[in-house]
Amino acid sequence: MTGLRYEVPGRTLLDGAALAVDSGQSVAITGPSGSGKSTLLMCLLGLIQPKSGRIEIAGEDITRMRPGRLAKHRRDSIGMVFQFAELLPELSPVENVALAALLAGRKRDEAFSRAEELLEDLAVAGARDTATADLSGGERQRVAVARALINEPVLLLADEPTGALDEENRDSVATLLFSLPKRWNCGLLVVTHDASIADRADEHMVLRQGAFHMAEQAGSGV
Ligand SMILES: Nc1ncnc2c1ncn2[C@@H]1O[C@H](COP(=O)(O)OP(=O)(O)OP(=O)(O)O)[C@@H](O)[C@H]1O
Repeated sequence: MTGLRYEVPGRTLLDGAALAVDSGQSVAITGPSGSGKSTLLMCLLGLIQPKSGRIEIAGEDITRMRPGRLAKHRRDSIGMVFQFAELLPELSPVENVALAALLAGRKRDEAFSRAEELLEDLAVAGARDTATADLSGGERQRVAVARALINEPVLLLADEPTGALDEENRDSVATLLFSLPKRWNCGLLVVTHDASIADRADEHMVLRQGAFHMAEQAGSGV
């Protein structure tokens, strides 16, 4: 993204912000509460439109796209992991993951077999016959990661992905997340309040006064 500008009444939240996330690379963003991190994610998802600037995802500027094309581009190019997984609790993990592929237009057999493979790879037990609601918090985040990966996105976005987890699960989910860019040749952008998680990224940037600054040391971003 370059020259990103976003205003709310009385305040400029993004003031010419620029950032690149290459394939195979992870970038973490921290910043004070209210600095605009969620707003930035919403711009990247195309849910709100910046006043000016470019957001190039998979080589295309999404700020100029029509809604239908944008929705398809988002499904094909972006995977998203939320703080609370946001899965359908009564479905099995396989069904949750396959659903994302079905919505992207894949055939049923392919969607389900791919979902099963991914969940096995991410060590989620009982993927076929357990309700997702019955999984632990860490397992649910692994399912959310599988769902984000199933359409082979070029960009993975994660919003406080470890914020709802205990220490042990926090560490294992962070290890999983930061292994993804190299394994899947995608970019990973993580928004977090946790500087120890952010410091594990290839680059740790702090959003302050509408622009990105390199974090100087552990803890400097919070
Ligand atoms: N549409 C809007 N109208 C008015 N104010 C808004 C609007 N959208 C966002 N804001 C304000 O902009 C600021 C930035 O919000 P945002 O949620 O992006 O911050 P954040 O960095 O994600 O904060 P936190 O770390 O607390 O989650 C907040 O003060 C919010 O109230």
